[in-house]
Amino acid sequence: MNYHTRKWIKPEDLNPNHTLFGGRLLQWIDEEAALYAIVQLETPRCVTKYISEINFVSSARQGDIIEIGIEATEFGNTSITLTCDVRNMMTRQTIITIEKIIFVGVNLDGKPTRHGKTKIEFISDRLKPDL
Ligand SMILES: CCCCCCCCCCCCCCCC(=O)SCCNC(=O)CCNC(=O)[C@H](O)C(C)(C)COP(=O)(O)OP(=O)(O)OC[C@H]1O[C@@H](n2cnc3c(N)ncnc32)[C@H](O)[C@@H]1OP(=O)(O)O
Repeated sequence: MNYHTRKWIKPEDLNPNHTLFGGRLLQWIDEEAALYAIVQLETPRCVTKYISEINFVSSARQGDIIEIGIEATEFGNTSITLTCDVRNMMTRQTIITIEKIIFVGVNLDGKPTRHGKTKIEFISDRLKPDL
C-alpha cells in the first residue's frame, strides 16, 4: 500500500478530548479515496457508494503527522473497491482501518456506467509513448 497523503494535526482538527476528531479524519479519507478512484477509473464522475466497518484503532494528537494509505482491491463493472489504512508517520502505529470503500462511476445522469478497468494502473505507465 502506498501512503500518498500526509496530514499535520492542527488545533482545528481536534475534538474536546484534544485528540483527532473522527469526522475530520473520515472527511480526509473520503477525499483521498475519491481522488484515487477518479485516477483509476479515469473519470471525474465517481460517487461514494459504500463504506464498511470503520475501526478507530488509536488516536492522534496535535502536532502528529499522519499518513493515509489507499489501495484498490477489486474492480467491478461500474465500481471500484478500495481499502484504507491510516497510520502515525513517526511511530507507524495504525490509527484507523477501513476494509472496503466502494466508489461507483456514474454518467451525466448519475447512473452507474461501466468503466472497463480491471487492474491498478500507474500514471507513469499511461504517459509512456506507444512503442
Ligand atoms: C481528471 C481529474 C479531474 C479532477 C476533478 C476534480 C475532482 C475533485 C474531487 C471531487 C471528489 C468528489 C467525490 C464525490 C464523493 C462524494 O461525496 S459522493 C456523495 C455520496 N454518495 C452518493 O450520493 C451516492 C448516492 N447513490 C447513488 O446515486 C446510487 O446508489 C449509485 C451510486 C449511482 C448506484 O446506483 P444503484 O442503482 O444502486 O446501482 P447498481 O446498478 O445497483 O450498482 C452499481 C454498483 O454498485 C455496487 N453496489 C450497489 N449497492 C452496493 C452496496 N450496498 N454495497 C456495495 N456495493 C454496492 C454494485 O455491486 C455495482 O457494482 P458493479 O458490479 O457494477 O461493479
